Amino acid sequence: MSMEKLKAAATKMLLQAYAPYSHFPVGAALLTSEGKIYSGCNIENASYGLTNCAERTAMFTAIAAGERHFAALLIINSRPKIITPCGACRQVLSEFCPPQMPIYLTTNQTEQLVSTTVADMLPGAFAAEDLHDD
Ligand SMILES: O=c1ccn([C@H]2C[C@H](O)[C@@H](CO)O2)c(=O)[nH]1
Ligand SMILES: [Zn+2]
Repeated sequence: MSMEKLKAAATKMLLQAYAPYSHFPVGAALLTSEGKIYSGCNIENASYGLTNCAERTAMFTAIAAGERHFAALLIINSRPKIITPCGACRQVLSEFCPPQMPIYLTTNQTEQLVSTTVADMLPGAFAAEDLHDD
């Protein structure tokens, strides 16, 4: 099942996370429409605001590899409580993913898995068509 493969790929990323400031590792795994998986971790910076979240790392890695069509995203953290993507990531995801694309949220402390969608995460997203009058 692709969900389990996504979880395994995202879980590996918890070990790659660079989170010396927050001590809050996050992993993400992005499934393309053709079944490939791109994963990412959070990458913090001494200038805290420059931090790149795990889901944006996964997305930008996939885009840089030439991918444009996505089917699912899974985000995992290593604390007991499930987290949701920050506002910046919601906007980035809405640029590239279909509105109804599933986003799975989980942690490596529980079997609990929450399922949401790109549109549910950011209703009324600013989008490319908003740049034009017609
Ligand atoms: O969905 C999220 C939420 C937070 N973080 C990271 C950013 C920062 O490194 C740490 C604490 O905010 O968690 C992610 O990577 N993804
Ligand atoms: Zn984010």
